[in-house]
Amino acid sequence: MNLKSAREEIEKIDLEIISLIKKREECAHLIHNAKKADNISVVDKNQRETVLKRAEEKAITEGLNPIYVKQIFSVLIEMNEEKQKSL
Ligand SMILES: O=C(O)C(=O)C[C@]1(C(=O)O)C=C[C@@H](O)C=C1
Repeated sequence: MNLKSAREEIEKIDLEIISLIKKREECAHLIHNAKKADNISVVDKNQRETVLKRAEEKAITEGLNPIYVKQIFSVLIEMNEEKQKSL
């Protein structure tokens, strides 16, 4: 694979990642509604830890650097919390 087609492949993957981030953020609406009904706060430290631990374990299984993967997921969680707070 030459540089141009490798970059095209990366572009395709990047666009897929953005679609998945969008899909994840859309769950904020569902979670927000469920939490509102039960009067639960947006930030849930235990669930944060569960999500980060799951991401870390999967990263290790996949041979990825778990530190970077956890950083990515911290940002995704933050985005979701921001979204929920804005609803
Ligand atoms: O599971 C929840 O309660 C969510 O609100 C989702 C989510 C996440 O993005 O995974 C976001 C905020 C919470 O602090 C924990 C987890």
